Parts: sequence; structure tokens; C-alpha cells
Amino acid sequence: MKRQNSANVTGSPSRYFSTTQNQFGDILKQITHNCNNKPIKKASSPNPNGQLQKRIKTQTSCSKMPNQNSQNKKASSSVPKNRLEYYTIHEQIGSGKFGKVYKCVLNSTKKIYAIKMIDKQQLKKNQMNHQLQREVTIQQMLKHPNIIQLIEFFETATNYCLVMEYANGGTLFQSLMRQNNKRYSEPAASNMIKQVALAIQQMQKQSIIHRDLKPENILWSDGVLKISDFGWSIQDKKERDTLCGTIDYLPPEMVYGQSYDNSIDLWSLGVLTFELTTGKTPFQIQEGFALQFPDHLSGDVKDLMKGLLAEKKNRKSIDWVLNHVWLC
Ligand SMILES: Nc1ncnc2c1ncn2[C@@H]1O[C@H](COP(=O)(O)OP(=O)(O)OP(=O)(O)O)[C@@H](O)[C@H]1O
Repeated sequence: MKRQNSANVTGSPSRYFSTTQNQFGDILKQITHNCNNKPIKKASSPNPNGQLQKRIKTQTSCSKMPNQNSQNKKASSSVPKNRLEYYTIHEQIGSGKFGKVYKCVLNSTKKIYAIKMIDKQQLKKNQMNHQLQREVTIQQMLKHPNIIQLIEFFETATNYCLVMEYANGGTLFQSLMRQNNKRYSEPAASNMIKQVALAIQQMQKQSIIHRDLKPENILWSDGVLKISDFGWSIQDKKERDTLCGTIDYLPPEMVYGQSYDNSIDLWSLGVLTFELTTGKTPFQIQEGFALQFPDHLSGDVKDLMKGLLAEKKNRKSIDWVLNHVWLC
């Protein structure tokens, strides 16, 4: 399913940026080319018409990858061996950069899970082992009703396997696309934003930054929203400067190559609020960060978004969000 607000982006993202005339696009182009000279990559291959199937995603590490702490090193050296025989694998339910996600059943309990099977060779070829290591380490730490739980992690001869809690309702992006005008009513959106905010609060308590919050990475499970895909997440208290995430959701400090902290997830929450209530993301890459609201929005939701879609030093906290009248 193609995202409407990236439908005008055809061909390779680097071509798109090279034809963008304004300063904002030029800065972003410069940032990405400064980063090991790698262009921004897209999340999936163009279809035969050259149109992107998904929102453009940055996958460029700027200047340095986060330090790997001793806990991460330990995780990599002790990957449990093949436990696939304990599961029966069913149909494919999703796919990602380096692997596929299947529904599966644990034979002993008959309980349903999702298993992400990541091709070891592909991962190694793309030098992404450290990223998987981080995803696993972080997801193992997180236990919250609004976060997909990682049940176990093991390797086979060809794959790394992440067994996760199964979300049976698809992604928030898919459900959003089914709504009239591709947007939710404010009461419905408020309920969803509160759930995502509670997950962010938990992540902040554990010094975790997700760095890629968007409707495609939020899953429905029996009417409850759960954050998934911790592939870009990091844990520690240091400020960061790695450029990653999805273009429509990038905060200004990341775009302009400044250091950032866990408040980038709050920026993403602001973009998500805008998208759920209007059917569009607030900022187009060629227009910078001028915030304009459609007339139908209430004063309360606009106030919440102004608090979140603010420059880093003025951005409100997660506690402010959870006490905001629009979420009560
Ligand atoms: N726990 C789950 N329950 C149900 N479906 C899931 C689950 N985890 C992932 N999926 C499905 O698989 C898809 C891909 O999963 P995920 O985004 O984690 O993979 P990825 O390799 O990190 O993807 P990407 O390349 O977009 O970053 C999701 O969009 C979703 O449809």
C-alpha cells in the first residue's frame, strides 16, 4: 500500500533530493552525503513504475555508530542455537529489510507468535549485525502493554530468529488508510496517541529512544496499539548525532545535523498526532518546518501539537503530554 504523501516522490530518493531547489532539501542532501558518502536509501525497491511502496526512510549512519556497551557484546557472543523445531511456522505476515515475518505456533502450548527470520548473509553483507544486536538487547528489556514483547531470540544455520508477541490487527498505517479521508476522529486519535505516549514514557524511563516511530511501526493487537520494530532504537543517556528514521518524521535537529536526545520520539508523536487527525504529515521535505493546521482541528489538539512540533529546547516533556487535556 502506497503512502499518499510520498506519491509525488518517484524514482530514487537521491534524484529527488538533487532536483530540490530549496535550502531545506539541500541541507538534508548535504548531511546524507557527508555521512560516509552514502545517499539516503529508501525502505523498499521501486515498483515497475518507479514509485515507492513505502515512505522514504533514511538508513545512513552519520559520523559514528553508537558505542556498543558491554551488555551488547555479551548478547552477541551468546546467541542461543536453533530452537526452530519447537515451533510450527505458518503464513508470512510481513517483510522487512533483511528478512520475513511469519505467524508461528509454539508446539508445546499452541500459542501463536510472530517470528522475524533475518537472513544472516544479507545482514553481514550490509554490516548490520550490530543493529540487530541492539534491537534484540533493547526489546528484551522492554515489558509494557503498548510495546511488542520479544519472547526469545536464537539462530539457525541461515537465519537469526526473533520470536515476538503476535499482533493480530495489522499496522496503524493500514487501518489509517481504511478511514474516510484517511484520518481518525479526534476522540479515536486521542485514545491512540495516549497509548503511544505511554509506551514512550516507559522507553524514557529505561533511557531508550525508538528513533523510528510512525504508523507503519505501530501494530494493532486485540484493539490495543503496540510499538514494534526497534531496529533503530538505542539505549543510553548520551546525546546522539546519527541520522536515521523516516523523512516525514525527522525532527529539525536531526535534519540540521545537530545533536539530539529522547525528545525526538516526542517530535514523532507530534507528527503522528497530525497524521492521525488530518490524514497528512505536517511537513513536506521541500517546505521546511512551517506548521499549518486545517480548520477542522480543535484548539486542544493544536495546542498538543504545538508543544511537540517545537524546536528541541522548547519541546514539551512526556509528562506534559500525558497530562494534556486532549488526552484526558
Ligand atoms: N509482532 C508482530 N505481529 C504481527 N505482525 C508483525 C509483527 N512484527 C512484525 N510484523 C509484520 O511484519 C512487518 C515487518 O516487520 P518489521 O517492521 O519489524 O521488520 P523490519 O525488517 O524491521 O522492517 P523495515 O525494513 O520496514 O524496518 C510489519 O510491518 C508487520 O506487518
